Amino acid sequence: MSEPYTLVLLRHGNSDWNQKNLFTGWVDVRLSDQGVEEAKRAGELLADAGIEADVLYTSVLTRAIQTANLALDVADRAWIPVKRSWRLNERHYGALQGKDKAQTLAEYGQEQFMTWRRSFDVPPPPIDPGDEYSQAHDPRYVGIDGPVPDTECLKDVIDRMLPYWESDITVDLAAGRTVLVTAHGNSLRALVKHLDGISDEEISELNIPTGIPLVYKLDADFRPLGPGEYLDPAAAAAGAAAVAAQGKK
Ligand SMILES: O=C(O)[C@@H](CO)OP(=O)(O)O
Repeated sequence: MSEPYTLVLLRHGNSDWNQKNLFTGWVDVRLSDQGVEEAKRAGELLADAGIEADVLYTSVLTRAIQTANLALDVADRAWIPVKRSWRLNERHYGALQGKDKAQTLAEYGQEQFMTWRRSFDVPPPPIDPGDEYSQAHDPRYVGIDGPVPDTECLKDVIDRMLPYWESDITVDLAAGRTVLVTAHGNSLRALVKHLDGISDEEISELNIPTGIPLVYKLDADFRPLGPGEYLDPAAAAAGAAAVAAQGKK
């Protein structure tokens, strides 16, 4: 099959720490009950749209893996090949991992809070390797090609995610496979920034809702033929607004 190629991006469903309003990053939390339902609904949306994923890419974080498994099971595609990479992980949130978003906002103020959350190139302070929420000693990262991050800004995420997009994901697309990428709010913001050519400033305004497939049609150069389309646009708009408002409640 030739182009247009089909790429589906899916942010994991609501997690236990999304529900508790905690900065998560690389901490390996699971889906909440709500997130499980969102993941199943994502599978229904894919099936209803007649989108049949041929290959799955996920991060190495459980909430993305659970989401993909639940969605593909509902869509009767649980059997497709899977490739996982730390390069699709959420942005490492440094010393903010495990911190309450509302408390952080109250303590540091709106400007600093939003700089840490949404600036393009200012990372939060690094996490101490001995911190209970550090990944310095997590066995899943032994042998990765590079140091385990102790913090990341969005620019850092792009720098580690894009080489994988180019070396692996686009190869499956070029072979005519419909690719499902199940990942995270900020790793998907990084990919959408690249696909849509969003500026470093404007990307701060973009939020990705949990659990709603976002479908792109791409040309032979892997450029979008039009805007990405959420399979449930009304729920996507509400979900993105809820992400934007995090910390304010
Ligand atoms: O905590 C996180 O890891 C992310 C995603 O849940 O949060 P934010 O939207 O604040 O970048």
